[in-house]
Amino acid sequence: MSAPENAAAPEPAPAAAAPATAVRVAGVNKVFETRGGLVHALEGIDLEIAAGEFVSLIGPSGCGKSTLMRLIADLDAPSAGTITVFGKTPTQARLDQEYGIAFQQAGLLPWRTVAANVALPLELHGVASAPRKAKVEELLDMVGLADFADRYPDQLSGGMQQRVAIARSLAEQPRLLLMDEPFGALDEMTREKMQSDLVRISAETGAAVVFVTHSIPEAVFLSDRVVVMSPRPGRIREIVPMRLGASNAATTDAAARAARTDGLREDRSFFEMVTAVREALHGAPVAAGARGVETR
Ligand SMILES: Nc1ncnc2c1ncn2[C@@H]1O[C@H](COP(=O)(O)OP(=O)(O)OP(=O)(O)O)[C@@H](O)[C@H]1O
Repeated sequence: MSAPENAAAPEPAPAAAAPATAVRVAGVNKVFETRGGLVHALEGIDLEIAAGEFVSLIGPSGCGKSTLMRLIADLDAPSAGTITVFGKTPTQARLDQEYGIAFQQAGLLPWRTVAANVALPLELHGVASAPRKAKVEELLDMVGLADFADRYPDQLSGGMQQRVAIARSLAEQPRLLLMDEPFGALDEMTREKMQSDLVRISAETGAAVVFVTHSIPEAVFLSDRVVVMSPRPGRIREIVPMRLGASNAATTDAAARAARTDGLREDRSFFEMVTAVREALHGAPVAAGARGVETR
């Protein structure tokens, strides 16, 4: 970070309070120009994701989930509207390493060991060897792969590879994780294990998560809120707050979310939430009072 140009005051400015909003999407449209004509991928998207909040995007294939994710990640630009990440433009947020990315393909480098893959972002940003090693150890411990540091990606199962990718996305302690179907290629048992791990990890790190999935139970288990999108042009159809567990209260803080255990998958509230999201997806009316479905 460079020093301010007229640095008259010797004292550094006090750190600004952490913004309460991780992602703000306002009036976003995205139109692709293709040889076949214009493709209206997203239209009128307004969405605010609080710091530390876990939000899933769900909707039919082609409704623009990945496009929205790519806009937040500064991999593409909106045709209209604005996006901020912790109050910054997506480009600035990317430069400041405000977010980590984990997509469906784990995207590990096959010639690097597990530890070296996790270390890569730290290496690229010039973190010295000793703190880098310590951080990699801590991350591998967090994802349960401490004993696999010296293995190579092709010696690991798909679930383990995904955990390496998650560890890598957390390397720079981002306040935001962008995850596009990270568990899409996993078998059901591994997937449920990874979901439980992610609930724990997101609570431990306090990171906000934007998570794209096709699985309603996965979205319900993980999220504070589920954003249900409609087919092209992709719009937000409903935002369903998750009310899970005995109290049936909306769980909006990470600590409450961390209390989610596998038993919850058998809970009545879980099935109610699955039904609420399913009805929102299919456009059927939901008994709003009973399920607390936010409608947009
Ligand atoms: N680079 C691009 N050029 C042209 N059209 C694109 C491009 N990227 C996405 N699209 C189109 O925009 C629409 C939204 O695509 P997107 O991949 O965001 O949907 P999705 O909801 O993530 O789909 P899926 O669930 O199948 O992954 C689709 O019609 C897609 O064909």
